Amino acid sequence: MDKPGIVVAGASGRMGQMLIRLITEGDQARLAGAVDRPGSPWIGRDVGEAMGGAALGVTVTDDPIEAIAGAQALIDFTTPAATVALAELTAQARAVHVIGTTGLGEDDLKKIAAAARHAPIIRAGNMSLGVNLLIGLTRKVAAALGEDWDVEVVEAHHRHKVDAPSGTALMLGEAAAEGRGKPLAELRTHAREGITGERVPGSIGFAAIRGGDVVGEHDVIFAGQGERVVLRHLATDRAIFARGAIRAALWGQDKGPGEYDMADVLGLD
Ligand SMILES: NC(=O)C1=CN([C@@H]2O[C@H](COP(=O)(O)OP(=O)(O)OC[C@H]3O[C@@H](n4cnc5c(N)ncnc54)[C@H](O)[C@@H]3O)[C@@H](O)[C@H]2O)C=CC1
Ligand SMILES: O=C(O)C1=N[C@H](C(=O)O)C[C@H](O)C1
Repeated sequence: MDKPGIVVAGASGRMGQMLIRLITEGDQARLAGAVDRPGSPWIGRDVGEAMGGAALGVTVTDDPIEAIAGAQALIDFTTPAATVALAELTAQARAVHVIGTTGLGEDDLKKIAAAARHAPIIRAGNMSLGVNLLIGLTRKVAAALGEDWDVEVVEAHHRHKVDAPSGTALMLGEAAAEGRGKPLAELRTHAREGITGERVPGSIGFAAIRGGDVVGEHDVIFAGQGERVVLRHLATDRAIFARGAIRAALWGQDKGPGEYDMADVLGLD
């Protein structure tokens, strides 16, 4: 049987280039297309040459419909607006849509849920094995330690990141809130400044650092009286996210319509 064909959306981006490299170097899938935003200088060029290497025989297009026709999956690390539009197209094509894009709002998530009625969508704010293990640990530690242990999620990323808190920080915060048996919306507190008053008991705080080329660092701090427990994940190579996304695209091949996450792909929980 032919290898599944994967289209990469956001081909010129940090994650897009990593995905193209890993798909073409590996033997589990074939690169079926490369999509970028209208106006990108990469449109019309061979994607391998645009990346500074040998030709790969795939021309970058700004027409996702053309790219998805004849492919089995689309991996998407782009922007919220692009992701919502792509979800409608993959649903029409009945192709697996792997979404790594973060910063999605409530309306975006509703549109993605509607698209998932027609085809499988696998979405995670972090596709790495390590972070997805840490999510389960965070849920357990939050449940085991009482509300007198304050929870703070601290994340650091490169200077180009446009959304905060990171998708990973939100997933970790949600896991801590689940451990406490409450929705995150009730508990979350964002960056503090000025006379904030004392910490609200039971709340979950978020803080974001941006600078340099940091790939992604996350700490979940449980601060008690006289002691702290810190759960930490350090990403040093974007390949961890790309490998997870490719694994998700392959896993989704025999799945029916619906919304899935990396815990489903990795068999965690
Ligand atoms: N879930 C995960 O494991 C990870 C998620 N991310 C998320 O992925 C997203 C992208 O991250 P980066 O690659 O660092 O950003 P980037 O800015 O380097 O790449 C984004 C790409 O999307 C393209 N794009 C924009 N609009 C488009 C459209 N309409 N159609 C097709 N392509 C379009 C841009 O031209 C660019 O090539 C961010 O939301 C980031 O937070 C990043 C790393 C891991
Ligand atoms: O923008 C990034 O780079 C990353 N984004 C994801 C997030 O928002 O958590 C995952 C990873 O931390 C890198």
